[in-house]
Amino acid sequence: MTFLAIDVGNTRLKWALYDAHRPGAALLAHGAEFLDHIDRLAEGSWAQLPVPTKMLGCVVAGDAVKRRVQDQMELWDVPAQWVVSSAQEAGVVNGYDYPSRLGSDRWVAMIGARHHVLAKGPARPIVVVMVGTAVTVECIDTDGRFLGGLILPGHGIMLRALEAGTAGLHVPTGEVRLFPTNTSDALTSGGTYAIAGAVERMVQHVIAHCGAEPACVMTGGAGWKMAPSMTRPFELVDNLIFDGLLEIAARRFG
Ligand SMILES: Nc1ncnc2c1ncn2[C@@H]1O[C@H](COP(=O)(O)OP(=O)(O)O)[C@@H](O)[C@H]1O
Ligand SMILES: CC(C)(COP(=O)(O)O)[C@@H](O)C(=O)NCCC(=O)O
Ligand SMILES: [K+]
Repeated sequence: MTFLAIDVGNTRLKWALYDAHRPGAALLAHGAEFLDHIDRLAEGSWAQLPVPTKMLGCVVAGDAVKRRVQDQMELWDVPAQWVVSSAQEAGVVNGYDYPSRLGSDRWVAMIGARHHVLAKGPARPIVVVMVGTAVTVECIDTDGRFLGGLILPGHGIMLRALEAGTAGLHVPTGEVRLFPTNTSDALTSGGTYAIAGAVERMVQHVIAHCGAEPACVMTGGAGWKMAPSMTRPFELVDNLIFDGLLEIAARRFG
């Protein structure tokens, strides 16, 4: 019984092969490809993999990209199954106005985060930050209800927007500084603290609304860059989406 988990974001496809479709399954292999390179997966890193018996994924990069991934999966017989955000799944209740419009990566990461926190102790509110192409900042209350979340541009998009909208901001990446004294550092620090500040606001909203300190978890390809600049301790978990996919798969596939 092998299980392939796939997370297709707007920048990269991340995949992981496990020996079973349940939480705590052993990781057999994993990888990540920029979307430009996914058409070589079947002849590249997937060619020598043990054949997956089940697959579950989430994709927010659009239907054309989804089809390209499914083309690569023709290497095996396994049907492609993609999570669609729903009103409730795996112990999390979706408070979005239109639950199915919530990005499935956000939904799956929240399910992963909820079980990650429950595995460590009693239920408590959670702030889930995902730093990818975009940045999302979600709140789950003590009962496992997703109350709502923020969407911000990620670092790269912020910088490209500033470059495109101004004449004088074409500079290399800088360092995060408390008091930036050159353009590169000013841009890098501005983006980093924009994200950290938004997250801090969400944490304050959660404390005011739920009356308890939230568990703060962070994930996503650029999470490690943000972690040192947060105003509060954040636990960096690099596979929250895979954890969520394992939770969902265990319930769906039995
Ligand atoms: N080694 C890396 N490879 C690719 N992207 C990286 C890497 N380290 C950091 N990043 C950053 O992470 C972001 C992509 O993260 P990822 O979680 O893959 O995004 P998405 O899920 O939106 O595709 C990019 O904006 C990039 O700047
Ligand atoms: C917010 C997102 C763009 C994040 O994408 P990512 O950074 O992971 O590539 C994605 O979750 C999405 O397209 N969501 C749909 C809209 C919503 O969640 O409200
Ligand atoms: K993502």
